[in-house]
Amino acid sequence: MTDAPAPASSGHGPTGSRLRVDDVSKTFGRYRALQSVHLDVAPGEIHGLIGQNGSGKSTLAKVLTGYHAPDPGGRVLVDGEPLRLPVRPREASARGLAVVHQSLGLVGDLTVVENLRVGRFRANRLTRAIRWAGERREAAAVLERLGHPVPLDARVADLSEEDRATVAIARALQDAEPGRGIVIFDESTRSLSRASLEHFYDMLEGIVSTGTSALLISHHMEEVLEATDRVTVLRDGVVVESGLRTADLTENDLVRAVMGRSLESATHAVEPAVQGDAVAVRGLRGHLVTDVDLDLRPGEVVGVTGLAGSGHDELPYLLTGARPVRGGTLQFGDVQQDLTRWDVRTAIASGVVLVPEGREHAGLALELSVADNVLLPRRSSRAAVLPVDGKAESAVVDDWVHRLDVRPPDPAQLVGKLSGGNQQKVLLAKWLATGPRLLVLHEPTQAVDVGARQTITAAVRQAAAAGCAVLVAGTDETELTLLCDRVLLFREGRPVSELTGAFTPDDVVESIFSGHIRKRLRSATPAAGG
Ligand SMILES: Nc1ncnc2c1ncn2[C@@H]1O[C@H](COP(=O)(O)OP(=O)(O)OP(=O)(O)O)[C@@H](O)[C@H]1O
Repeated sequence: MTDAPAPASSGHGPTGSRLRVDDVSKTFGRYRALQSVHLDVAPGEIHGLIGQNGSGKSTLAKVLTGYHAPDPGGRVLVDGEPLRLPVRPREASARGLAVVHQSLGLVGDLTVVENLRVGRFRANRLTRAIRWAGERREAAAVLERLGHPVPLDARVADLSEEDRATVAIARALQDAEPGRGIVIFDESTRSLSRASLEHFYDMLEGIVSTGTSALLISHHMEEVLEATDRVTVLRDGVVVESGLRTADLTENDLVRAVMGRSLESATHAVEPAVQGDAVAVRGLRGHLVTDVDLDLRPGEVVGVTGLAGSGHDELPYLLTGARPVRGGTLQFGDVQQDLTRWDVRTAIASGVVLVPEGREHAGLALELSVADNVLLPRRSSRAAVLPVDGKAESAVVDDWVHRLDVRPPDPAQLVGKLSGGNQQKVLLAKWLATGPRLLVLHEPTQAVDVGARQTITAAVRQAAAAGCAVLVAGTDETELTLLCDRVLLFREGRPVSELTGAFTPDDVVESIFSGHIRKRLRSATPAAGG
Protein backbone atom coordinates (compact mmCIF):
# COMPACT_ATOMS: atom_id res chain seq x y z
CA MET A 1 0.00 0.00 0.00
CA THR A 2 1.33 3.44 -0.82
CA ASP A 3 0.67 6.19 1.67
CA ALA A 4 -2.00 8.68 0.62
CA PRO A 5 -1.24 12.25 1.61
CA ALA A 6 -3.32 13.34 4.59
CA PRO A 7 -6.48 15.18 3.64
CA ALA A 8 -6.65 18.86 4.43
CA SER A 9 -9.26 18.25 7.12
CA SER A 10 -7.37 15.53 8.95
CA GLY A 11 -8.21 13.98 12.26
CA HIS A 12 -11.37 12.07 11.31
CA GLY A 13 -11.60 8.43 12.28
CA PRO A 14 -9.01 5.72 11.72
CA THR A 15 -6.21 5.93 9.17
CA GLY A 16 -6.14 3.90 5.94
CA SER A 17 -8.41 4.29 2.94
CA ARG A 18 -12.17 4.41 2.82
CA LEU A 19 -11.94 3.59 -0.87
CA ARG A 20 -9.00 2.29 -2.80
CA VAL A 21 -9.10 1.52 -6.52
CA ASP A 22 -6.09 -0.23 -8.06
CA ASP A 23 -5.46 -0.80 -11.74
CA VAL A 24 -9.13 -0.76 -12.83
CA SER A 25 -9.85 -0.65 -16.59
CA LYS A 26 -13.06 -0.68 -18.61
CA THR A 27 -13.39 -1.31 -22.34
CA PHE A 28 -16.55 -0.77 -24.42
CA GLY A 29 -16.01 -2.69 -27.69
CA ARG A 30 -12.71 -1.33 -28.91
CA TYR A 31 -12.92 1.84 -26.80
CA ARG A 32 -10.95 2.00 -23.56
CA ALA A 33 -12.98 4.25 -21.26
CA LEU A 34 -10.75 3.60 -18.20
CA GLN A 35 -7.10 2.58 -18.25
CA SER A 36 -5.43 1.24 -15.08
CA VAL A 37 -7.16 3.74 -12.84
CA HIS A 38 -5.89 4.28 -9.28
CA LEU A 39 -7.77 6.23 -6.66
CA ASP A 40 -7.33 6.58 -2.93
CA VAL A 41 -9.88 8.26 -0.69
CA ALA A 42 -8.92 8.81 2.96
CA PRO A 43 -11.32 8.62 5.92
CA GLY A 44 -13.38 11.74 6.45
CA GLU A 45 -12.23 13.22 3.18
CA ILE A 46 -14.20 14.93 0.44
CA HIS A 47 -12.29 13.86 -2.65
CA GLY A 48 -12.97 15.52 -6.00
CA LEU A 49 -13.00 13.54 -9.25
CA ILE A 50 -12.76 15.84 -12.24
CA GLY A 51 -12.08 15.62 -15.97
CA GLN A 52 -13.35 16.68 -19.36
CA ASN A 53 -16.61 15.38 -20.79
CA GLY A 54 -16.06 11.73 -21.73
CA SER A 55 -12.95 11.33 -19.55
CA GLY A 56 -14.49 8.36 -17.69
CA LYS A 57 -15.80 9.79 -14.38
CA SER A 58 -19.29 8.28 -14.58
CA THR A 59 -17.90 5.02 -15.96
CA LEU A 60 -15.73 4.71 -12.83
CA ALA A 61 -18.73 5.46 -10.58
CA LYS A 62 -20.74 2.82 -12.46
CA VAL A 63 -17.96 0.23 -12.11
CA LEU A 64 -17.79 0.91 -8.37
CA THR A 65 -21.52 0.47 -7.87
CA GLY A 66 -21.85 -2.60 -10.10
CA TYR A 67 -23.59 -1.12 -13.14
CA HIS A 68 -20.60 -1.91 -15.39
CA ALA A 69 -18.29 -4.92 -15.04
CA PRO A 70 -14.65 -3.79 -15.18
CA ASP A 71 -12.09 -5.54 -17.39
CA PRO A 72 -10.40 -8.50 -15.68
CA GLY A 73 -7.67 -7.56 -13.20
CA GLY A 74 -7.73 -4.62 -10.83
CA ARG A 75 -8.93 -4.32 -7.24
CA VAL A 76 -11.42 -2.26 -5.30
CA LEU A 77 -11.16 -2.05 -1.50
CA VAL A 78 -13.69 -0.44 0.82
CA ASP A 79 -12.44 0.23 4.35
CA GLY A 80 -9.42 -1.95 3.58
CA GLU A 81 -11.44 -5.02 2.54
CA PRO A 82 -11.54 -6.10 -1.13
CA LEU A 83 -14.89 -6.11 -2.96
CA ARG A 84 -15.61 -9.00 -5.30
CA LEU A 85 -15.44 -7.89 -8.95
CA PRO A 86 -17.61 -7.26 -10.88
CA VAL A 87 -19.17 -5.38 -7.98
CA ARG A 88 -22.54 -6.72 -6.83
CA PRO A 89 -24.70 -3.68 -6.08
CA ARG A 90 -26.13 -5.16 -2.86
CA GLU A 91 -22.71 -6.09 -1.57
CA ALA A 92 -21.40 -2.60 -2.36
CA SER A 93 -24.25 -0.90 -0.55
CA ALA A 94 -23.99 -3.28 2.41
CA ARG A 95 -20.36 -2.16 2.70
CA GLY A 96 -21.40 1.47 2.65
CA LEU A 97 -20.44 2.26 -0.95
CA ALA A 98 -23.33 4.11 -2.57
CA VAL A 99 -23.99 6.72 -5.22
CA VAL A 100 -26.22 9.80 -5.43
CA HIS A 101 -26.98 10.49 -9.09
CA GLN A 102 -27.36 13.90 -10.69
CA SER A 103 -31.14 13.56 -10.93
CA LEU A 104 -31.12 12.39 -7.27
CA GLY A 105 -32.71 9.08 -8.35
CA LEU A 106 -35.99 9.44 -6.41
CA VAL A 107 -39.51 8.35 -7.37
CA GLY A 108 -41.83 11.33 -7.05
CA ASP A 109 -45.01 9.29 -6.57
CA LEU A 110 -43.67 7.30 -3.64
CA THR A 111 -43.46 8.51 -0.05
CA VAL A 112 -40.24 9.33 1.76
CA VAL A 113 -40.19 6.04 3.64
CA GLU A 114 -40.92 4.08 0.45
CA ASN A 115 -38.12 5.88 -1.42
CA LEU A 116 -35.70 5.19 1.39
CA ARG A 117 -36.58 1.54 1.94
CA VAL A 118 -37.51 0.26 -1.52
CA GLY A 119 -35.39 -2.78 -2.34
CA ARG A 120 -34.66 -3.28 1.37
CA PHE A 121 -38.14 -4.03 2.76
CA ARG A 122 -38.18 -6.79 5.34
CA ALA A 123 -41.34 -8.89 5.15
CA ASN A 124 -42.85 -11.19 7.74
CA ARG A 125 -41.64 -14.67 6.72
CA LEU A 126 -45.07 -16.25 7.01
CA THR A 127 -47.48 -13.56 5.84
CA ARG A 128 -45.04 -11.74 3.48
CA ALA A 129 -46.47 -8.50 4.90
CA ILE A 130 -43.97 -5.64 5.11
CA ARG A 131 -43.05 -4.72 8.67
CA TRP A 132 -43.79 -1.05 8.33
CA ALA A 133 -42.97 -0.12 11.93
CA GLY A 134 -39.41 -1.39 11.43
CA GLU A 135 -39.08 0.29 8.04
CA ARG A 136 -40.18 3.61 9.49
CA ARG A 137 -37.74 3.28 12.38
CA GLU A 138 -34.83 2.69 9.98
CA ALA A 139 -35.87 5.56 7.73
CA ALA A 140 -36.27 7.95 10.67
CA ALA A 141 -32.89 6.91 12.07
CA VAL A 142 -30.96 7.76 8.93
CA LEU A 143 -32.75 11.12 8.55
CA GLU A 144 -31.91 11.86 12.16
CA ARG A 145 -28.25 11.11 11.46
CA LEU A 146 -28.38 13.84 8.84
CA GLY A 147 -29.93 16.18 11.42
CA HIS A 148 -32.73 17.11 9.09
CA PRO A 149 -36.14 15.55 9.71
CA VAL A 150 -38.39 15.05 6.70
CA PRO A 151 -42.00 13.80 7.11
CA LEU A 152 -41.86 10.08 6.38
CA ASP A 153 -45.30 9.90 4.75
CA ALA A 154 -44.95 12.90 2.45
CA ARG A 155 -44.91 12.21 -1.29
CA VAL A 156 -41.43 13.00 -2.58
CA ALA A 157 -42.89 15.04 -5.45
CA ASP A 158 -44.44 17.40 -2.86
CA LEU A 159 -41.19 18.02 -0.98
CA SER A 160 -39.01 21.11 -1.24
CA GLU A 161 -35.79 20.79 -3.24
CA GLU A 162 -33.80 20.77 0.02
CA ASP A 163 -35.85 17.93 1.45
CA ARG A 164 -35.50 15.92 -1.77
CA ALA A 165 -31.73 16.31 -1.60
CA THR A 166 -31.87 15.16 2.03
CA VAL A 167 -33.84 12.03 1.09
CA ALA A 168 -31.41 11.22 -1.76
CA ILE A 169 -28.42 11.47 0.56
CA ALA A 170 -30.18 9.52 3.31
CA ARG A 171 -30.90 6.77 0.81
CA ALA A 172 -27.24 6.48 -0.12
CA LEU A 173 -26.09 6.67 3.48
CA GLN A 174 -28.47 4.25 5.17
CA ASP A 175 -26.39 1.10 4.69
CA ALA A 176 -23.12 2.66 5.82
CA GLU A 177 -22.23 2.20 9.46
CA PRO A 178 -21.78 5.72 10.84
CA GLY A 179 -18.20 6.76 10.29
CA ARG A 180 -17.44 4.17 7.61
CA GLY A 181 -18.07 3.79 3.89
CA ILE A 182 -18.13 6.33 1.08
CA VAL A 183 -20.84 8.14 -0.85
CA ILE A 184 -20.20 9.02 -4.50
CA PHE A 185 -21.95 12.19 -5.69
CA ASP A 186 -22.09 11.97 -9.50
CA GLU A 187 -22.79 15.59 -10.44
CA SER A 188 -25.53 15.55 -7.80
CA THR A 189 -25.18 19.25 -7.10
CA ARG A 190 -25.93 20.14 -10.71
CA SER A 191 -29.66 20.34 -10.39
CA LEU A 192 -29.67 22.09 -7.00
CA SER A 193 -30.30 25.78 -6.65
CA ARG A 194 -27.76 27.86 -4.74
CA ALA A 195 -30.02 27.98 -1.68
CA SER A 196 -30.30 24.17 -1.59
CA LEU A 197 -26.59 23.86 -2.25
CA GLU A 198 -25.82 25.49 1.08
CA HIS A 199 -28.01 22.93 2.81
CA PHE A 200 -26.38 20.15 0.78
CA TYR A 201 -22.90 21.22 1.89
CA ASP A 202 -23.95 21.45 5.50
CA MET A 203 -25.11 17.83 5.28
CA LEU A 204 -21.93 16.78 3.52
CA GLU A 205 -19.85 18.42 6.26
CA GLY A 206 -21.85 16.50 8.84
CA ILE A 207 -21.28 13.20 7.05
CA VAL A 208 -17.52 13.54 6.63
CA SER A 209 -17.07 14.83 10.18
CA THR A 210 -18.05 11.29 11.33
CA GLY A 211 -15.28 9.74 9.21
CA THR A 212 -17.44 8.58 6.28
CA SER A 213 -15.94 9.87 3.00
CA ALA A 214 -17.34 11.46 -0.13
CA LEU A 215 -16.24 11.32 -3.75
CA LEU A 216 -17.53 14.42 -5.51
CA ILE A 217 -17.74 14.36 -9.31
CA SER A 218 -18.16 17.90 -10.61
CA HIS A 219 -17.45 20.27 -13.48
CA HIS A 220 -17.62 23.29 -11.21
CA MET A 221 -14.07 24.28 -10.42
CA GLU A 222 -15.16 26.74 -7.74
CA GLU A 223 -17.13 24.02 -5.99
CA VAL A 224 -14.20 21.61 -6.23
CA LEU A 225 -11.82 24.20 -4.77
CA GLU A 226 -14.11 25.12 -1.91
CA ALA A 227 -15.61 21.77 -1.04
CA THR A 228 -12.90 19.14 -1.53
CA ASP A 229 -9.76 18.23 0.39
CA ARG A 230 -7.99 16.53 -2.49
CA VAL A 231 -8.70 15.97 -6.14
CA THR A 232 -7.96 13.30 -8.76
CA VAL A 233 -8.02 14.19 -12.44
CA LEU A 234 -8.98 11.86 -15.30
CA ARG A 235 -8.07 12.57 -18.91
CA ASP A 236 -9.14 10.14 -21.65
CA GLY A 237 -9.65 7.40 -19.07
CA VAL A 238 -6.21 7.83 -17.48
CA VAL A 239 -5.46 9.35 -14.07
CA VAL A 240 -3.22 12.32 -14.85
CA GLU A 241 -3.15 13.81 -11.35
CA SER A 242 -3.72 11.81 -8.23
CA GLY A 243 -4.84 13.15 -4.85
CA LEU A 244 -3.62 16.75 -5.24
CA ARG A 245 -4.25 18.84 -2.12
CA THR A 246 -6.88 21.36 -3.16
CA ALA A 247 -5.67 23.98 -0.67
CA ASP A 248 -2.48 24.29 -2.76
CA LEU A 249 -4.35 24.90 -6.03
CA THR A 250 -5.93 27.79 -7.89
CA GLU A 251 -8.85 27.59 -10.29
CA ASN A 252 -6.38 27.93 -13.17
CA ASP A 253 -4.36 24.96 -11.88
CA LEU A 254 -7.52 22.86 -11.93
CA VAL A 255 -8.46 24.00 -15.43
CA ARG A 256 -4.98 23.18 -16.70
CA ALA A 257 -5.10 19.76 -15.07
CA VAL A 258 -8.50 19.01 -16.65
CA MET A 259 -7.82 20.39 -20.12
CA GLY A 260 -4.08 19.76 -20.40
CA ARG A 261 -3.75 23.47 -21.25
CA SER A 262 -4.86 26.87 -20.03
CA LEU A 263 -8.01 28.46 -21.39
CA GLU A 264 -7.82 31.77 -23.11
CA SER A 265 -9.84 34.28 -21.16
CA ALA A 266 -13.20 34.60 -22.83
CA THR A 267 -14.37 38.17 -23.06
CA HIS A 268 -16.85 39.25 -25.63
CA ALA A 269 -16.72 42.70 -27.07
CA VAL A 270 -20.04 44.32 -27.83
CA GLU A 271 -20.70 43.27 -31.40
CA PRO A 272 -21.69 45.84 -34.01
CA ALA A 273 -25.39 45.94 -34.87
CA VAL A 274 -26.31 42.98 -37.04
CA GLN A 275 -29.04 42.42 -39.59
CA GLY A 276 -31.99 40.38 -38.43
CA ASP A 277 -35.35 40.64 -36.69
CA ALA A 278 -35.88 42.42 -33.40
CA VAL A 279 -38.12 40.46 -31.04
CA ALA A 280 -40.86 42.19 -29.07
CA VAL A 281 -42.83 40.30 -26.42
CA ARG A 282 -45.79 42.13 -24.89
CA GLY A 283 -47.97 41.33 -21.88
CA LEU A 284 -46.73 37.76 -21.47
CA ARG A 285 -48.53 35.81 -18.76
CA GLY A 286 -48.04 32.22 -17.73
CA HIS A 287 -48.27 30.27 -14.48
CA LEU A 288 -45.56 32.39 -12.76
CA VAL A 289 -44.72 35.07 -15.32
CA THR A 290 -46.96 38.14 -15.06
CA ASP A 291 -47.33 40.83 -17.72
CA VAL A 292 -43.80 40.76 -19.05
CA ASP A 293 -42.61 43.00 -21.87
CA LEU A 294 -39.29 42.01 -23.40
CA ASP A 295 -37.28 43.36 -26.34
CA LEU A 296 -34.35 41.50 -27.90
CA ARG A 297 -32.23 42.96 -30.67
CA PRO A 298 -30.89 40.71 -33.41
CA GLY A 299 -27.36 39.68 -32.48
CA GLU A 300 -28.05 40.21 -28.79
CA VAL A 301 -27.75 37.53 -26.10
CA VAL A 302 -29.99 38.31 -23.13
CA GLY A 303 -29.97 36.37 -19.87
CA VAL A 304 -32.88 35.94 -17.47
CA THR A 305 -32.28 34.76 -13.93
CA GLY A 306 -33.75 34.74 -10.43
CA LEU A 307 -34.53 32.58 -7.43
CA ALA A 308 -36.65 29.43 -7.82
CA GLY A 309 -40.24 30.42 -8.47
CA SER A 310 -39.38 33.87 -9.84
CA GLY A 311 -40.63 32.92 -13.31
CA HIS A 312 -37.34 33.32 -15.21
CA ASP A 313 -37.24 29.59 -15.92
CA GLU A 314 -40.84 29.49 -17.16
CA LEU A 315 -40.08 32.07 -19.84
CA PRO A 316 -38.23 29.73 -22.27
CA TYR A 317 -41.19 27.36 -22.39
CA LEU A 318 -43.82 30.09 -22.81
CA LEU A 319 -41.94 31.71 -25.68
CA THR A 320 -41.58 28.46 -27.60
CA GLY A 321 -45.07 27.03 -27.23
CA ALA A 322 -43.96 24.32 -24.82
CA ARG A 323 -46.20 25.47 -21.93
CA PRO A 324 -49.64 27.07 -21.95
CA VAL A 325 -49.68 30.86 -22.14
CA ARG A 326 -52.45 32.90 -20.48
CA GLY A 327 -51.89 36.02 -22.54
CA GLY A 328 -49.38 37.95 -24.60
CA THR A 329 -47.99 38.49 -28.06
CA LEU A 330 -44.70 37.92 -29.83
CA GLN A 331 -43.63 39.99 -32.77
CA PHE A 332 -40.57 39.60 -34.94
CA GLY A 333 -40.06 40.07 -38.68
CA ASP A 334 -43.18 38.93 -40.46
CA VAL A 335 -44.36 36.94 -37.44
CA GLN A 336 -46.99 38.46 -35.21
CA GLN A 337 -48.26 35.85 -32.88
CA ASP A 338 -50.92 35.62 -30.21
CA LEU A 339 -48.97 33.45 -27.80
CA THR A 340 -52.10 31.80 -26.40
CA ARG A 341 -52.38 30.08 -29.79
CA TRP A 342 -48.68 29.29 -30.16
CA ASP A 343 -47.49 25.67 -30.22
CA VAL A 344 -44.12 24.00 -30.57
CA ARG A 345 -44.58 23.03 -34.22
CA THR A 346 -45.53 26.56 -35.34
CA ALA A 347 -42.75 28.01 -33.27
CA ILE A 348 -40.13 25.78 -34.91
CA ALA A 349 -41.55 26.51 -38.36
CA SER A 350 -41.16 30.24 -37.56
CA GLY A 351 -37.52 29.81 -36.49
CA VAL A 352 -38.18 29.94 -32.73
CA VAL A 353 -36.38 27.04 -31.10
CA LEU A 354 -35.85 25.85 -27.55
CA VAL A 355 -32.91 23.98 -26.04
CA PRO A 356 -34.58 22.71 -22.86
CA GLU A 357 -32.92 21.78 -19.60
CA GLY A 358 -32.50 18.11 -18.77
CA ARG A 359 -31.51 16.47 -22.00
CA GLU A 360 -32.59 12.95 -20.97
CA HIS A 361 -36.22 13.93 -20.73
CA ALA A 362 -36.59 16.34 -23.58
CA GLY A 363 -35.03 16.76 -26.90
CA LEU A 364 -32.78 13.78 -27.61
CA ALA A 365 -33.54 10.31 -28.95
CA LEU A 366 -30.98 8.27 -27.03
CA GLU A 367 -31.46 5.19 -29.19
CA LEU A 368 -30.67 7.10 -32.40
CA SER A 369 -27.29 8.15 -33.76
CA VAL A 370 -25.69 11.57 -33.40
CA ALA A 371 -26.41 12.21 -37.11
CA ASP A 372 -30.09 11.26 -36.82
CA ASN A 373 -30.54 13.50 -33.80
CA VAL A 374 -28.88 16.51 -35.43
CA LEU A 375 -30.92 16.06 -38.60
CA LEU A 376 -34.28 15.41 -36.95
CA PRO A 377 -35.67 19.00 -37.08
CA ARG A 378 -34.32 19.48 -40.58
CA ARG A 379 -35.91 16.26 -41.83
CA SER A 380 -39.29 16.95 -40.23
CA SER A 381 -39.50 20.40 -41.81
CA ARG A 382 -38.43 19.19 -45.30
CA ALA A 383 -41.34 18.51 -47.66
CA ALA A 384 -41.84 14.75 -47.79
CA VAL A 385 -41.65 14.70 -51.58
CA LEU A 386 -38.12 16.15 -51.73
CA PRO A 387 -35.33 13.61 -52.08
CA VAL A 388 -32.83 13.35 -49.21
CA ASP A 389 -29.50 14.94 -50.09
CA GLY A 390 -27.26 12.56 -48.15
CA LYS A 391 -24.07 14.43 -48.95
CA ALA A 392 -25.42 17.76 -47.76
CA GLU A 393 -26.78 16.10 -44.61
CA SER A 394 -23.42 14.51 -43.77
CA ALA A 395 -21.69 17.84 -44.32
CA VAL A 396 -24.07 19.52 -41.83
CA VAL A 397 -23.53 16.81 -39.23
CA ASP A 398 -19.73 16.78 -39.68
CA ASP A 399 -19.64 20.55 -39.39
CA TRP A 400 -21.58 20.59 -36.09
CA VAL A 401 -19.78 17.61 -34.58
CA HIS A 402 -16.56 19.47 -35.31
CA ARG A 403 -17.77 22.91 -34.16
CA LEU A 404 -19.07 21.67 -30.84
CA ASP A 405 -16.23 19.17 -30.43
CA VAL A 406 -18.52 16.18 -29.84
CA ARG A 407 -16.45 13.24 -28.60
CA PRO A 408 -16.01 10.70 -30.04
CA PRO A 409 -16.44 12.64 -33.32
CA ASP A 410 -18.46 9.81 -34.84
CA PRO A 411 -21.84 10.72 -36.42
CA ALA A 412 -22.88 7.04 -36.31
CA GLN A 413 -22.41 6.76 -32.52
CA LEU A 414 -25.65 6.18 -30.58
CA VAL A 415 -26.40 9.24 -28.44
CA GLY A 416 -27.27 7.01 -25.44
CA LYS A 417 -23.66 5.82 -25.41
CA LEU A 418 -22.16 9.30 -25.25
CA SER A 419 -21.09 10.85 -21.95
CA GLY A 420 -23.54 13.33 -20.38
CA GLY A 421 -21.69 16.43 -21.52
CA ASN A 422 -21.37 15.18 -25.07
CA GLN A 423 -25.12 14.50 -25.17
CA GLN A 424 -25.65 18.14 -24.21
CA LYS A 425 -23.43 19.22 -27.13
CA VAL A 426 -25.53 17.12 -29.54
CA LEU A 427 -28.73 18.71 -28.20
CA LEU A 428 -27.31 22.17 -28.91
CA ALA A 429 -26.03 21.12 -32.34
CA LYS A 430 -29.50 19.82 -33.23
CA TRP A 431 -31.10 23.23 -32.73
CA LEU A 432 -28.23 25.47 -33.81
CA ALA A 433 -28.12 23.54 -37.11
CA THR A 434 -31.65 24.78 -37.91
CA GLY A 435 -30.32 28.36 -38.25
CA PRO A 436 -32.88 29.80 -35.79
CA ARG A 437 -34.12 33.41 -35.70
CA LEU A 438 -34.92 33.31 -32.01
CA LEU A 439 -32.86 30.85 -29.98
CA VAL A 440 -34.09 30.14 -26.44
CA LEU A 441 -31.74 28.27 -24.13
CA HIS A 442 -32.34 26.93 -20.63
CA GLU A 443 -29.14 26.16 -18.66
CA PRO A 444 -27.30 25.36 -21.92
CA THR A 445 -23.89 24.56 -20.46
CA GLN A 446 -25.17 22.37 -17.64
CA ALA A 447 -23.05 19.19 -17.50
CA VAL A 448 -20.32 20.39 -19.84
CA ASP A 449 -16.68 20.85 -18.93
CA VAL A 450 -14.87 24.18 -18.73
CA GLY A 451 -13.47 23.87 -22.26
CA ALA A 452 -16.81 22.90 -23.78
CA ARG A 453 -18.40 25.93 -22.12
CA GLN A 454 -16.22 28.12 -24.25
CA THR A 455 -16.89 26.09 -27.41
CA ILE A 456 -20.64 26.39 -26.82
CA THR A 457 -20.37 30.09 -26.03
CA ALA A 458 -18.55 30.65 -29.32
CA ALA A 459 -21.21 28.73 -31.27
CA VAL A 460 -24.08 30.66 -29.66
CA ARG A 461 -22.37 34.00 -30.26
CA GLN A 462 -21.78 33.00 -33.86
CA ALA A 463 -25.50 32.34 -34.26
CA ALA A 464 -26.14 35.79 -32.74
CA ALA A 465 -23.64 37.43 -35.09
CA ALA A 466 -25.59 35.87 -37.98
CA GLY A 467 -28.69 37.81 -36.87
CA CYS A 468 -30.33 35.50 -34.35
CA ALA A 469 -31.76 36.90 -31.09
CA VAL A 470 -30.84 34.72 -28.10
CA LEU A 471 -32.48 34.34 -24.70
CA VAL A 472 -30.64 32.35 -21.99
CA ALA A 473 -32.48 31.35 -18.80
CA GLY A 474 -30.58 29.99 -15.84
CA THR A 475 -28.87 30.60 -12.53
CA ASP A 476 -25.30 29.65 -13.36
CA GLU A 477 -23.43 32.89 -12.87
CA THR A 478 -20.41 31.82 -14.97
CA GLU A 479 -22.60 30.70 -17.85
CA LEU A 480 -24.60 33.94 -17.82
CA THR A 481 -21.45 36.08 -17.63
CA LEU A 482 -19.75 34.21 -20.47
CA LEU A 483 -22.75 34.20 -22.76
CA CYS A 484 -24.82 37.31 -22.21
CA ASP A 485 -24.67 40.99 -23.17
CA ARG A 486 -27.13 41.82 -20.39
CA VAL A 487 -29.00 39.90 -17.72
CA LEU A 488 -32.50 40.58 -16.40
CA LEU A 489 -33.25 39.65 -12.82
CA PHE A 490 -36.74 38.26 -12.24
CA ARG A 491 -38.70 38.56 -9.03
CA GLU A 492 -42.34 37.54 -8.58
CA GLY A 493 -42.89 36.92 -12.25
CA ARG A 494 -41.28 39.98 -13.82
CA PRO A 495 -37.92 41.60 -14.47
CA VAL A 496 -36.99 44.04 -11.71
CA SER A 497 -33.40 44.97 -12.54
CA GLU A 498 -30.78 44.57 -15.23
CA LEU A 499 -27.04 43.95 -15.38
CA THR A 500 -25.28 45.50 -18.36
CA GLY A 501 -21.72 46.28 -19.41
CA ALA A 502 -18.80 44.39 -17.88
CA PHE A 503 -20.58 42.48 -15.10
CA THR A 504 -18.89 39.64 -13.22
CA PRO A 505 -20.21 36.28 -11.94
CA ASP A 506 -20.31 37.78 -8.43
CA ASP A 507 -22.51 40.59 -9.72
CA VAL A 508 -24.95 37.98 -11.04
CA VAL A 509 -25.05 36.11 -7.72
CA GLU A 510 -25.42 39.31 -5.75
CA SER A 511 -28.27 40.47 -7.92
CA ILE A 512 -30.07 37.15 -7.44
CA PHE A 513 -29.63 37.27 -3.67
CA SER A 514 -29.92 41.07 -3.66
CA GLY A 515 -26.84 41.83 -1.64
CA HIS A 516 -26.85 38.84 0.72
CA ILE A 517 -23.33 37.73 1.39
CA ARG A 518 -22.73 34.47 -0.32
CA LYS A 519 -22.11 31.66 2.11
CA ARG A 520 -18.87 29.77 1.55
CA LEU A 521 -19.47 26.20 0.47
CA ARG A 522 -17.45 24.94 3.42
CA SER A 523 -16.39 26.71 6.54
CA ALA A 524 -13.36 28.91 5.96
CA THR A 525 -10.02 27.14 6.26
CA PRO A 526 -7.67 28.23 9.06
CA ALA A 527 -5.25 29.49 6.37
CA ALA A 528 -7.93 31.92 5.25
CA GLY A 529 -7.93 33.41 8.71
CA GLY A 530 -11.30 31.95 9.86
N1 LIG B 1 -22.41 1.96 -22.66
C1 LIG B 1 -21.42 2.52 -23.36
N2 LIG B 1 -21.04 2.05 -24.57
C2 LIG B 1 -20.04 2.61 -25.26
N3 LIG B 1 -19.31 3.67 -24.85
C3 LIG B 1 -19.63 4.18 -23.65
C4 LIG B 1 -20.69 3.65 -22.85
N4 LIG B 1 -20.77 4.39 -21.72
C5 LIG B 1 -19.80 5.33 -21.80
N5 LIG B 1 -19.11 5.20 -22.96
C6 LIG B 1 -17.99 6.03 -23.39
O1 LIG B 1 -17.02 6.05 -22.36
C7 LIG B 1 -16.41 7.35 -22.29
C8 LIG B 1 -16.48 7.86 -20.87
O2 LIG B 1 -17.82 8.23 -20.58
P1 LIG B 1 -18.27 8.76 -19.15
O3 LIG B 1 -19.75 8.86 -19.18
O4 LIG B 1 -17.64 7.93 -18.10
O5 LIG B 1 -17.60 10.21 -19.17
P2 LIG B 1 -17.69 11.36 -18.07
O6 LIG B 1 -16.28 11.70 -17.69
O7 LIG B 1 -18.61 10.96 -16.97
O8 LIG B 1 -18.28 12.55 -18.95
P3 LIG B 1 -19.35 13.75 -18.63
O9 LIG B 1 -18.57 14.76 -17.87
O10 LIG B 1 -19.69 14.24 -19.99
O11 LIG B 1 -20.50 13.15 -17.88
C9 LIG B 1 -17.13 8.24 -23.31
O12 LIG B 1 -16.36 8.35 -24.46
C10 LIG B 1 -18.41 7.48 -23.60
O13 LIG B 1 -18.83 7.72 -24.93
